[in-house]
Amino acid sequence: MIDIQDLTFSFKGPGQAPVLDDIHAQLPEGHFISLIGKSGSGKSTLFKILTQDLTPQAGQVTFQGRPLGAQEVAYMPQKDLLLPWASVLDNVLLPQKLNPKVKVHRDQALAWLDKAGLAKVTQALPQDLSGGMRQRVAFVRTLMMDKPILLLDEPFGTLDYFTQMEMQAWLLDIWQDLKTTVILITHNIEEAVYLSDHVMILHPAGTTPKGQQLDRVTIDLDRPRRQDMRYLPQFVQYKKVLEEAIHHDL
Ligand SMILES: Nc1ncnc2c1ncn2[C@@H]1O[C@H](COP(=O)(O)OP(=O)(O)OP(=O)(O)O)[C@@H](O)[C@H]1O
Repeated sequence: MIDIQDLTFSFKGPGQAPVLDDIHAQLPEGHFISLIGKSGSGKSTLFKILTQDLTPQAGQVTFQGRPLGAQEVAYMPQKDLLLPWASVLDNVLLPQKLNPKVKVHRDQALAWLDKAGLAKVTQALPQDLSGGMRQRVAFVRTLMMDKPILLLDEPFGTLDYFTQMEMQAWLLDIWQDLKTTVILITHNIEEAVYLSDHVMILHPAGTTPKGQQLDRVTIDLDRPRRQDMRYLPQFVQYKKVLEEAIHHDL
């Protein structure tokens, strides 16, 4: 379990109000969790605390009962940040080259690239790929870091609607085999419902008198998920509940 305990964070500077104000949540391991919330509510700040890029002024995050360490977290940013001069395969092997302790090797990389529909482009340069393909390469590279927790920061935000749907199905297909803990920041509520076991809603700090709320909605839809589930009354109801929760903060 990832246990977020009474976490408070403010950026330094005079008069800075807390971005995260005494938030707490328990995130079960091996689940797919989405994090949604109004722009500026602190989602990326929370990710930066999970990756240890920022240190909270109070509270802590534990994983399996011990303080969460950077070695347990792989982060995929919104921009793919692929090396333009390196082939797809070399980009994917980068975590292993940078850190010999990474135990995932070339054969596994090739297997994941194959599963990602990229077997024919392993020697191509990033500039020759579509946006969706580049994101898949970046995701496989994140998997190569071999961490129990994957943090995905709006990975499909810049893609068109149909490519997003394709990528969501693909992501679930890969995740079903791995069952690592995924936390995904998204602004796309339909994407959050389609992918997730739980959707966390981060309300902006200062909207309630006592602390900041990080609410959870559990998505009780069968797995494997199917595209036609998007039209189920239950699915539409989840979207409505989540949209209303965000509208409340606008
Ligand atoms: N380096 C910084 N210094 C000061 N304030 C910052 C800094 N980075 C972010 N903030 C502020 O902290 C608040 C939370 O930002 P954050 O990026 O975590 O929100 P978010 O929920 O991820 O937003 P979005 O959905 O727009 O990406 C915002 O008010 C933002 O302006």
